[in-house]
Amino acid sequence: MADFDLVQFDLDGTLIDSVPQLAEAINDMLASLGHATQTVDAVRHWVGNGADMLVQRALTAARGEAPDAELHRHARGLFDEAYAGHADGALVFYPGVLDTLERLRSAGKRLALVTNKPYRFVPGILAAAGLSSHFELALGGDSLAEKKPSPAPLLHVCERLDVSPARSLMVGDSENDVLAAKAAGMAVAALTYGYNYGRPIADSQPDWVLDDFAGLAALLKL
Ligand SMILES: O=C(O)COP(=O)(O)O
Ligand SMILES: [Mg+2]
Repeated sequence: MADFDLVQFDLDGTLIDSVPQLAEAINDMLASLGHATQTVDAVRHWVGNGADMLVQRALTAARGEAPDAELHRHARGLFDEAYAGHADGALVFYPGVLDTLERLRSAGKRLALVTNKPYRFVPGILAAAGLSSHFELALGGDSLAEKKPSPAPLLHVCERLDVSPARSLMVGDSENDVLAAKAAGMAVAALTYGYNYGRPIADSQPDWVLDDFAGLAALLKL
């Protein structure tokens, strides 16, 4: 079992179950456009590629066809406005997340966050979650030119924190996390409880498949 100095975490579907808030914002957006609202389960399968793609998938489902660029831009503005009001409401952590993050910190592991969520929402969510000081660096899906599944954000974190990819572990819930980690030359542990378009994350062949977050402690020999 490898040893790691740095652990990079995904946010949605890995640390917090953010789909209820995302679904509220999507449904606010759809309602203001006069469209029928969508179920939380439907929204769960659309999360993973950032807000632009989430809005695109929701509009396409609600309208039966893809939106043009202008409608998409307008809808994205409505979504952002709505999500700003919902993002840090009633956050639900997955079991074991807070304890395990504390154990990692006490053991001297360095922690970072790489989400595809737009960065403007990240500091508020981390503050509401009490996690603001846990991560040395947090990147959103629009922090760099490329988001996961590109390895760019993961490599950027390694470079900024001066830790090699070989000494870094990625922890996520989606094939985007697994693909980004593999392309970055990093090992990856994937949680089965998150969002992966409704498909088993094991299909993406992460190095480890974990059913619960506390399993990370054993993996990291804590
Ligand atoms: O915003 C998304 O689509 C997914 O966010 P995540 O990268 O934290 O899972
Ligand atoms: Mg995720």
